Amino acid sequence: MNLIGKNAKKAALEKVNTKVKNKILKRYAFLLDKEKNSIIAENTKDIKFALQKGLKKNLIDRLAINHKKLDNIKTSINKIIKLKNPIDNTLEKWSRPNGLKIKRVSIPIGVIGVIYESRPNVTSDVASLCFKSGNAVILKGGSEAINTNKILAKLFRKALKENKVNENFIQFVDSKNRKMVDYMLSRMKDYIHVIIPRGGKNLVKRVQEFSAIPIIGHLEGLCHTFVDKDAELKMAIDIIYNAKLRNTSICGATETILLHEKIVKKFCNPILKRLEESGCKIYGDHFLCKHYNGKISAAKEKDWSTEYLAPTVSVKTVKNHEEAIKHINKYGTMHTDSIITKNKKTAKKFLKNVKSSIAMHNTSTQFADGGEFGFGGEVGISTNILPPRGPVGLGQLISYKYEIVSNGQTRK
Ligand SMILES: NC(=O)C1=CN([C@@H]2O[C@H](COP(=O)(O)OP(=O)(O)OC[C@H]3O[C@@H](n4cnc5c(N)ncnc54)[C@H](OP(=O)(O)O)[C@@H]3O)[C@@H](O)[C@H]2O)C=CC1
Ligand SMILES: N[C@@H](CCC(=O)OP(=O)(O)O)C(=O)O
Repeated sequence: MNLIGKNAKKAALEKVNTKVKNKILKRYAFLLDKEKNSIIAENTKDIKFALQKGLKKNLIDRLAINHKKLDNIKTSINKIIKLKNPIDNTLEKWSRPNGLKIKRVSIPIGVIGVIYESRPNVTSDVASLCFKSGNAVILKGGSEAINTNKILAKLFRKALKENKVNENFIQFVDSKNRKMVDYMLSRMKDYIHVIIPRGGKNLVKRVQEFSAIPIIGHLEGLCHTFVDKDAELKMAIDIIYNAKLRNTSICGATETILLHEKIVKKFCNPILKRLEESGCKIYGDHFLCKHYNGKISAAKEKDWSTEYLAPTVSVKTVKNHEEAIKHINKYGTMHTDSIITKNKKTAKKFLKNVKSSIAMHNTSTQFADGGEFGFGGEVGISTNILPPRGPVGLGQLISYKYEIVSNGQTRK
């Protein structure tokens, strides 16, 4: 691990111009295509092992690589190629009355360590984004995806080597041992400038206990959709269906629906029926249990803080939008929360007062995604209070410095 750290630190000092970076990314996309059968063969090994281990279907889907997913990976790389270089840009500039000329200029962060779940496209997305933003990356993917991740990282390194650029811009921790994570967090602060943990409660706890390195948390998504008294019913039905069931295993899926008490009687049946008919299990408070005439179980306190990542939803009645905001700020994870209402004033209050990294009006929480934001791809969704927040793409993987030019000015 120390050697990986030293190698990454050395690579991060090297400057690669944008043209060469794009050439390498293009070559990487080419190699992914050329080696698609080998990638799929490695992925088959991972899937076989995951099936033996009894991994759930949605997690197997997340792990699986096929031709379509490889095409999506290449599309994402091509989008990243087209994005503007985020480094060495003047972010702000001004002059002081004493003649000092001050510029704020974007720079790479340095070495980024990313710990993430068993979704192989994260390996290629994160590697491409970190490299284009001038950072070296140490990748620690989920253990179930180890063979797929290994080949995806190896091909990136090949593209770097062929172009005579330090291969250690991209390094992969080839181990399933969780002690490697502890070591990264607690012993590698001399090499790693920031850790991005992308995962659930287990990882959060570990990171909070162990990390000696600053973190950009990409942690669990306990997302809410609040249906206000001034919502339009048809819009509410469609948005909630999408927010809950489009893809239930992603961090941007809605886990709790909040309903304004004035519309519960009229809205709860059409909204929840659509979910129930599509196989969604519903937990509701006593008010909903009374008014919903479909299948519903009584929600317990723990349901308000459960990220189901499955076709299951908790539903709560709230007195007004203030109570909805309070609930979200208590149980949410500063990921993504949405309000459905025609009332612009209420919407504005919601957008300003929820602590969420992404606050939404009249749309689905499933839009929490770097690609959907136009970032080409994403490392994930930052749930940090400090920036970057929300989708982390090229423009967020940077730091900055001030460059000051003077003509011999001294301070009085
Ligand atoms: N905000 C965001 O951008 C995203 C958040 N997520 C969140 O991730 C979760 C789902 O992913 P899931 O597979 O459960 O993620 P996990 O948290 O189980 O795993 C993610 C990574 O962390 C490692 N890890 C987990 N626990 C520990 C530990 N105690 N010690 C050392 N390493 C550990 C895993 O290693 P190992 O392989 O050994 O398990 C894996 O590499 C959900 O909560 C979801 O919301 C998912 C994607 C994006
Ligand atoms: N932001 C991405 C998904 C990120 C995510 O949650 O991934 P995962 O937990 O691995 O299914 C999207 O909306 O497609």
